[in-house]
Amino acid sequence: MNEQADAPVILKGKPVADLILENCRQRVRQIVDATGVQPCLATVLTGSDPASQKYVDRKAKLCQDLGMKSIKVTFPETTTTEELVAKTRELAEDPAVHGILLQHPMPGQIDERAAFEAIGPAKDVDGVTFYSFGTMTYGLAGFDSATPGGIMRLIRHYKVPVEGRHAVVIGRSVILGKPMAMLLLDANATVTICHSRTTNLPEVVRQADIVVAAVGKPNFVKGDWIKPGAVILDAGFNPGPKGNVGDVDYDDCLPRSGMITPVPGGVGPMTLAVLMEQTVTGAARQLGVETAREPAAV
Ligand SMILES: Nc1nc2c(c(=O)[nH]1)N[C@@H](CN(C=O)c1ccc(C(=O)N[C@@H](CCC(=O)O)C(=O)O)cc1)CN2
Repeated sequence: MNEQADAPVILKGKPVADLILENCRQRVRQIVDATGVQPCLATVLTGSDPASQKYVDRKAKLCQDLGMKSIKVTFPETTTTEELVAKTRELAEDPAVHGILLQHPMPGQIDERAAFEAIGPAKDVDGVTFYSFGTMTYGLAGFDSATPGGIMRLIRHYKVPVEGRHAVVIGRSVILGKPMAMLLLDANATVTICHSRTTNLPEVVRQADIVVAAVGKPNFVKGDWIKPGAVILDAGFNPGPKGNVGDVDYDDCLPRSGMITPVPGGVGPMTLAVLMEQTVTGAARQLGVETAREPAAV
């Protein structure tokens, strides 16, 4: 008898993100045809972190590719919370702007919560406000936190079984771990959230059918923490000596996994696709245009 386990399924994000983005392109065309207005995303970068600069540039490029507009606001490292909040409110009141993204992380002196709340619910296409956390938690229409929302879309696309499964989320940040746990809970998983004070982390992770790594530490999750056949979703993206790596030690975990996201090419492209999709949705709502989300990418 052949006792060999099936080869792990690699959960590639790029093809799923491309489906979502193609649908965005069509919806942008519908909005422009109906109103003459291009959906517009405003990005706000505070400080000079090279990775963050790269991400906001990539968002502007994606807007351009999809026929959308973008506005890029940059603030120096020394910016105060008051200055950032004032500019964010101005963008929130500007009818030509349909979505606002404040690039994270922000310099230490900034009260990130005050800055995020200045976006307001209508333009919170990155899903970072209290309001969006509420809609996510209650499974109501709203904007998902972009990366967790992207992970849920991957899960649906690849038909990863979630209901009744034990999901362990490693990390409790406001833009990753906490919203991820809420979305999995809403999908009827049994959810455990682990963090820096969890004393028996490998032991808890070994009980997981689904592992989400959102801890911000390169190659942190090891193969012997993984229950054979578990689904591993890596939300990490860390610069390393040989290029960027995730929070999961991919080579170590791959042989034990049933399904696994690569880094790069897994969760990252999904984050951007969901951000763009939610910007289009925000524009459609604000401009009173009905546009349909294609079921193809789920
Ligand atoms: N306000 C926010 N800030 C940050 C978020 C966020 O969702 N909202 N997430 C990350 C950074 N980020 C988007 O802002 C992001 C990071 C990486 C990628 C991505 O597509 N990565 C690619 C590889 C890219 C490369 O090689 O350079 C991949 O994984 O395939 C997208 C978005 C922190 N801040």
